[in-house]
Amino acid sequence: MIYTVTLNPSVDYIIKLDSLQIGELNRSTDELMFPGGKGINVTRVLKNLGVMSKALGFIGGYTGKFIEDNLQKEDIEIDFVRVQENTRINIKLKTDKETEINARGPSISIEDVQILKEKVSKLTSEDLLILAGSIPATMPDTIYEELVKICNQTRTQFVVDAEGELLKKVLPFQPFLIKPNHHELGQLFQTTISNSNEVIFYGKKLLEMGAQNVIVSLANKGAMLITKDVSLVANVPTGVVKNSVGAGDSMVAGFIAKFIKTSNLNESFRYSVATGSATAFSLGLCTEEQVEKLLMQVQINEISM
Ligand SMILES: Nc1ncnc2c1ncn2[C@@H]1O[C@H](COP(=O)(O)OP(=O)(O)OP(=O)(O)O)[C@@H](O)[C@H]1O
Ligand SMILES: O=P(O)(O)OC[C@@]1(O)O[C@H](CO)[C@@H](O)[C@@H]1O
Repeated sequence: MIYTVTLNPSVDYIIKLDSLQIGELNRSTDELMFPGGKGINVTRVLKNLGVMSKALGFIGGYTGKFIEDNLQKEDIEIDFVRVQENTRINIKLKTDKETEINARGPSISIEDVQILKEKVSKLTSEDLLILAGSIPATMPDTIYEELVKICNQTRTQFVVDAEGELLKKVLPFQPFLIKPNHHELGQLFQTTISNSNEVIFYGKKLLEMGAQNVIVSLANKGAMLITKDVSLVANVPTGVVKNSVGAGDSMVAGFIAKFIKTSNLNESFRYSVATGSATAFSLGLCTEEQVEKLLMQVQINEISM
């Protein structure tokens, strides 16, 4: 079974505006609300691609209820730990640009963390755990490390999509896949990534640090996959971007959905890019049909170095 962990889920409140005047009263032209948080997005896209997963993490209050209700309506299995405070609301402003305000998230008690750890400790080598997103501000940045230590003990493979120290700390435990975007990759090494040679150079450093496979997403410039055997680059299909929130999470879901069926890294990477772009070209998250339509446009090339 695939499990996703979202330690800091969100209600994503998408607000469309003709323009944003800072310091003025702005009136929206449209609003939408989605259950969000990176792990939850991965679960929802997996479901759209015909792969069941169970969503774990912390949720609370009426915002948490909104997420639970929506996931249940989509027939998604959930096993969240209920916390006292409300799940956060993240604001996504759509003008000619995308501006995001992500909230800090609720307080999580030591008891809540313990309950989650017990759930994770029941996984086995037959399972895959996907840890994705930020953690609530009150949590220690060792939490992912603590969870993947449990995975190592139970021989559960895991995937991590997180930033900075959260990501760095899990590398010695050999994640099957990590997916930084190029900004996050640069931040990890206090540098700015400006070309594919640099992506490969720093991607290989992440392999040396313990990752088994590294996808670096490059937004409208595509993505790269770096493994110990090969470095691949993918273009993006053409289309109109409607909402790129969740595009990175969709890549993770697309990769895993294909890999569990084929064990083929190349094909899984191609599918991953098509899935990311299909979400970028949708208002919410993509459907399988949208992914299949874009797949032919994604070309994979090997880079020899
Ligand atoms: N403008 C775009 N045109 C086509 N595809 C896009 C565009 N932006 C994103 N994508 C697709 O989505 C993938 C992930 O994008 P990006 O690098 O922005 O990830 P991210 O920063 O993790 O995203 P997010 O945090 O918003 O989920 C890209 O590799 C690409 O496949
Ligand atoms: O604050 P985090 O956890 O880094 O990111 C949270 C978030 O921006 O990521 C998802 C898109 O990837 C959204 O659903 C959600 O609002």
